[in-house]
Amino acid sequence: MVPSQTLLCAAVLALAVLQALASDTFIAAVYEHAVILPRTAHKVSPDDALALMNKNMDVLERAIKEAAQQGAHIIVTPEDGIYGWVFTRETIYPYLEDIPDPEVNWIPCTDPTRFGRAPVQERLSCMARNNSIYVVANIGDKKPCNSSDPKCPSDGRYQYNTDVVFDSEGKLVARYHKYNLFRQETQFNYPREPEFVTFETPFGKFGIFTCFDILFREPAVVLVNELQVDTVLFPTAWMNVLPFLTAVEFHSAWAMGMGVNLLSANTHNTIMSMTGSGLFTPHGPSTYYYNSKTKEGRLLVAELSARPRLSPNYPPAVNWSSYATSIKNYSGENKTFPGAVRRDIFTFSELKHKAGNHTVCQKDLCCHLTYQMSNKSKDEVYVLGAFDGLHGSVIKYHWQICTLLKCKNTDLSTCGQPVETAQTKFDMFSLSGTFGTNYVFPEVLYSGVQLAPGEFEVLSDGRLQSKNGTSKPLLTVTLFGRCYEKDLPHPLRSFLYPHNKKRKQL
Ligand SMILES: CC(C)(CO)[C@@H](O)C(=O)NCCC(=O)NCCS
Repeated sequence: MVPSQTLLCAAVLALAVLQALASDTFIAAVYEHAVILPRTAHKVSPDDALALMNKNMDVLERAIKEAAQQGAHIIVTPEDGIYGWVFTRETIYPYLEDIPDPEVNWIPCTDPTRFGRAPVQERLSCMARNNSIYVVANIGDKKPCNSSDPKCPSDGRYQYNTDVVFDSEGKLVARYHKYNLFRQETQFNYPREPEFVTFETPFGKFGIFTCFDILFREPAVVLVNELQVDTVLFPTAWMNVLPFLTAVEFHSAWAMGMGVNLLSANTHNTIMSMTGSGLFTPHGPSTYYYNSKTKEGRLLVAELSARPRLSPNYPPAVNWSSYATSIKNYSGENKTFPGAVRRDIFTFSELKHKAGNHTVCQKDLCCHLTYQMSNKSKDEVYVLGAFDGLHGSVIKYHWQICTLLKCKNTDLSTCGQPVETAQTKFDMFSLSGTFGTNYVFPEVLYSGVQLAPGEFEVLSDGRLQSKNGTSKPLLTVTLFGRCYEKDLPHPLRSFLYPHNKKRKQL
């Protein structure tokens, strides 16, 4: 090589190195795992339990190696991804390990017996260490207790649904006990207090929570607003529910509404309607996966900003009710009618024309819509809907929702039922509402349960609007608001731990 060429090479290299340092990004991976379930509902031996967990970890190991080869710094695997979810307290026991507090500074891979038998933690730690990648997994923690603790369960132990994080040297750096258990998780105990688990890395500050946690204030909102994490790690076993709570739809909206990255790894089980994972950013999905047809898992890898909160003008200070409270209600020759979205009774108004302005109200919430359809088909009916009230049968939590959605068929009584396909594209939509909360999650879902990256925006006055029309037919456009301070106390939790009633207002 002649000297000038050498110089040029050096300059190009130096530039590349500088760029890598300055760009402040990292490579993240999530693996949607089709978990291999136990073959029996009976209690098995610890060896049989480990054999099943090893089968699942064989699959996870291939994904971890592949992610590391693609340069990933961190990989998230799903909730219940190592043993499934069909258990009682008794039958899950052989799958559990005592997981120590990370402050003990433990690398299970190099010191596997320091805290007793821990083959799962050892293997996860080695996968992280051998591939130089952070590994996030969900396993079960057991903590023995006795009658000196009046809350100790009669079988002498607490059992927790637990996320663990091993750093790229295999050290246990985070342990999180799921706070908002879902209905059938009777194999696990509620932790007494919510845990706010974070850790620092060269590529940002991380927080972690699990599945159903995402719908509540503690710990999810506290991690973002008070502890200021950049990226949330989110193992989940999410059962898709249209029109508002399909995994990729709600999880991408939460990342946008909260202004953080969300690394969401869902379990893949089409019989249970579990599919939909993604790398979600404040600006929309970087990459995502939804497939209700195959039985296969899927690895997703993408480069993300390490400090998304600091990127130019983001998160924008959105006042979610500013526009909606500044205008008059669009005049009402439009009839409204009640309709059920599962058990919630919405107020709907049909969009009878190809274009127009509509307002519907329920209690304190008025929703305004301006829209133009590309074509008005006789076979499809769209409505604007409003809901302001408590949702849920056991746990009651407050929703405020403005939604434009497609009805299942032309019979208005089907509005709010799940629909997966549509034919109508929109040239424009603009949706806003008089929300009484700052926690509003903007959702846009297209035909085939597809997201709309880059095709819509939220203005600082709270309008959710299309940029250049929709590239695919529309299922729903929704502003999903949560009024955490109006949630009722958790019935089970305040029964088990009565002091929690008092600490509701944090
Ligand atoms: C979407 C939602 C909330 C509607 O009620 C519900 O379908 C859902 O997936 N909830 C979270 C599930 C969960 O925590 N799974 C772990 C144990 S199986």
